[in-house]
Amino acid sequence: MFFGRARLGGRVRAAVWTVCARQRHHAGSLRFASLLPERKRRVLLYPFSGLEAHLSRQVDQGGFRLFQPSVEDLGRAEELFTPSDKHQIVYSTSAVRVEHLPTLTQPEVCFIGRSNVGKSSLIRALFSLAPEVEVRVSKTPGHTKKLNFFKVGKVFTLVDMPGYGHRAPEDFVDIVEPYLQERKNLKRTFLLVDGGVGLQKIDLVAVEMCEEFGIPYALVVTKIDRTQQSALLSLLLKLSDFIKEQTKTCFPQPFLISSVRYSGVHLLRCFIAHVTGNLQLSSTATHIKKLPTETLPETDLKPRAAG
Ligand SMILES: Nc1nc2c(ncn2[C@@H]2O[C@H](COP(=O)(O)OP(=O)(O)OP(=O)(O)O)[C@@H](O)[C@H]2O)c(=O)[nH]1
Ligand SMILES: [Mg+2]
Repeated sequence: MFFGRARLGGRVRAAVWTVCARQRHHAGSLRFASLLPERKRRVLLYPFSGLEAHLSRQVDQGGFRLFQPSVEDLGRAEELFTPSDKHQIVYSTSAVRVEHLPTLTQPEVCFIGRSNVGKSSLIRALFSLAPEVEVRVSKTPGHTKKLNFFKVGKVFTLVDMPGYGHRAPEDFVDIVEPYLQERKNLKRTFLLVDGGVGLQKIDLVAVEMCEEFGIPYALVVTKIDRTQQSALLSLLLKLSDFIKEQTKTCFPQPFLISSVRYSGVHLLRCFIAHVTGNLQLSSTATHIKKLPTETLPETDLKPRAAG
């Protein structure tokens, strides 16, 4: 049916691959977003805006817009996620034991969560502008077995982690706990929660661990393309209350993500660029009130003009 794949000449095949790679590249870019109608674009870039109309006015919505950079800021962050000869985005190394952890000085962020929650898919979506970087994802839980380090030029590193829970690697605790507790250049941990099921008991163990270590972390709700808006809204409200009442070092605003549709991916790129000290925001709505100052990069502390 596919005009006999075996009969495609090498050149034709190469052209097809290039077009496919470009399309993937395109779908996660701001340029692609700019082609969408206004409302769709807004929801893609700022997923909370798709939910806010359903929220009662009595609910304080400020907490969901703490980090709401301008489109220009999103563009500046996108540049960091766009490879060039001088700014290469590459898989760097993997580690299964503490002694294999690479010594890197550039700021780092990592992604933790239950197996199958979508950690690798999220990293792949963040890197959609660098389609040659291979990040493996799978339907089978427990696919990622090592800590995988991806370098973004000389500016920061993203670390994909094995999942906890079902089919977690045996030595998970031996490497993940010391990594989170001792990694000096770790600027933020993203704890992913499946939008369809919300916080599970095992996620609470992970939250407790982050709190005990006093590390700055943020919750990311994944697979929002599969979750009904009403369910998503109620999860968001629950998470917001949970963060307020039960955490100290969690960023107050949960991020909403669909890695297949790229919703929220631009925003997360911008947050990563910001927390790793690579982007001074020109916009106004970023205040990080509740984290203890010692856990924050300097850029988070600078007061910004209201507007
Ligand atoms: N619909 C939808 N599916 C997703 C999304 N993110 C991930 N998935 C699917 O969820 C499954 C697991 O994704 P992975 O990214 O491999 O999950 P992981 O957290 O890295 O899993 P482990 O490496 O096993 O811990 C795959 O089938 C993905 O296609 C999303 O945003 N939307
Ligand atoms: Mg994985």
